[in-house]
Amino acid sequence: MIFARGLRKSFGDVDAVRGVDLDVAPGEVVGLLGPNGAGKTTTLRMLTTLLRPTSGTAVVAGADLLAEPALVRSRIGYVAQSGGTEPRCRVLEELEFQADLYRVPRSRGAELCEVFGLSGLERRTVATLSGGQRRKLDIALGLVHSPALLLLDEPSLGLDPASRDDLWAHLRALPGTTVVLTTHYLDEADALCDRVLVVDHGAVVASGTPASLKRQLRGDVITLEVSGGVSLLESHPLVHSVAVSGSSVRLTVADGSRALVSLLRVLDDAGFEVSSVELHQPTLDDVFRAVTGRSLELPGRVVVG
Ligand SMILES: Nc1ncnc2c1ncn2[C@@H]1O[C@H](COP(=O)(O)OP(=O)(O)OP(=O)(O)O)[C@@H](O)[C@H]1O
Repeated sequence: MIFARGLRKSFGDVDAVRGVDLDVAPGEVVGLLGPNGAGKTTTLRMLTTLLRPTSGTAVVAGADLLAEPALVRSRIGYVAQSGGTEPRCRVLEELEFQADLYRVPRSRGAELCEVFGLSGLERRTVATLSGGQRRKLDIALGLVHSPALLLLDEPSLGLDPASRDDLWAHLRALPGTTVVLTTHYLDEADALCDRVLVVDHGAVVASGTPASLKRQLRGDVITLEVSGGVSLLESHPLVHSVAVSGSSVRLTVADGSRALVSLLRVLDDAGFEVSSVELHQPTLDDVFRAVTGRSLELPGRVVVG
């Protein structure tokens, strides 16, 4: 569905995207995961023809991005971060207007209201919808012409947890739609994506299924609140890496429970006080830390080791 090679985009001296390769198979849900400014939106806007790449090539939904931009646009749906709804318009009117634009039957509007749980809200103006309802309308608008490929920029940005869960359930239920989405939410990538490309500073720094990315880390993660002893932890044979933030120390270790017992003993023997302990399986944030040295959840942490 997407075959992109060496996509680059520079804005003056800002290299927003530095040579991204992307392959997406029909039916896949692929996520571009990265912090603000990583180049996710720019990548998506290039794939939608809204931005011309500085260099690189791509075939999107069977059409050449540079030679056949109109054909690409007719075959994709794009939902921008800010959406594209008119606050004074009514829900069903918006959908029917979009149907007219794409010359599909107006009944598609009511059908999509049903699919996205917007039934009963057809006569409401967009301005009166909740954030979650508006986002579902944004996405329904992107699907009016039944595109082969749906590109979503930060689908659940700013939504409360219940609205996000509801939106995710609707996205997961879309049958057979190929989706490329951007997100800086780890749980969103984990919940929705078959495959994740971790993007940082305009480049893909890791990719794979959420499970395989987490498996690559080998072992477990231990978080300790401790009064000191970081150098002891760094030199411990079962410890792969150590990240320190104030009194909180996060370790990736070979064998969680064995390492934990041994580490607590080492710290105790040296007189350091441990006030809290947490042992867990690696998350996508741990993957992000391992490849970039920073956290997506708590930017600014430093990783040592
Ligand atoms: N039109 C533009 N002119 C100049 N610089 C731009 C422009 N658009 C994006 N950039 C820069 O390119 C880089 C990548 O931005 P982009 O919006 O693609 O990141 P992102 O990963 O989508 O982040 P966010 O989640 O905050 O949107 C940033 O440094 C941004 O400031």
